[in-house]
Amino acid sequence: MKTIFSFFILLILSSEVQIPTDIQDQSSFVFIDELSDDFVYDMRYATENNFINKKVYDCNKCMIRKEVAKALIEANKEFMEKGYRIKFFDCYRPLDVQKEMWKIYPKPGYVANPYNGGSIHNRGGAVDITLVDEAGNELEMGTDFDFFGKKANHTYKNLSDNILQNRLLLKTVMAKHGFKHINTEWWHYNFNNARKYSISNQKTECD
Ligand SMILES: C[C@@H](N)C(=O)N[C@H](C)C(=O)O
Ligand SMILES: [Zn+2]
Repeated sequence: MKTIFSFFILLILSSEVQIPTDIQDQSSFVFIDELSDDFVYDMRYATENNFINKKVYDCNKCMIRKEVAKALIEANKEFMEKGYRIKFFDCYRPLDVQKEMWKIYPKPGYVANPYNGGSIHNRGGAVDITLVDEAGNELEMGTDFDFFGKKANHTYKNLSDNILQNRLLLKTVMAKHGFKHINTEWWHYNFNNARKYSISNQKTECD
């Protein structure tokens, strides 16, 4: 009798401490600067220097899923061994911001459709990045961030050897650490299997 009673008590206690999966999922976001000091930032959507010409983020920090942050830290270590660092243009992006972008530029490949699966940014699993050298200067990549045209495509080869090498370096090291490129944008990287994360619309608030 005593054993059955203990069993039920244990059952009640264990069900009480179970955290719902949607809350677990939302709590797996981190600010990457709390895990590493080694990144550089130009969070364009926290400024007016972006293709919507509007500041749409309150916070200029990179918020991302913890698993993705860890992979980025490892990738950055490898870049640092070569004398470079990752510079962030964008990380997690709320769904409402994706809708605003889509209103202005509804071209999948350059802006993901928020009404059809959304962007991996909305799930906290994608980053827009470039590389900087030890003096903080951006490596030449052939176009500015968010240049929506063929020249930003990985398959566009009418560029100097230096630019092609820089894009290849970014792509190769990112791939080694679990990130997939998309052809249309040299700066955009999706973490493997990041569709498993749910879409989020929370605002990123700095302290
Ligand atoms: C808007 C641009 N920076 C970008 O991230 N585009 C991809 C395709 C996206 O919206 O997921
Ligand atoms: Zn992107």
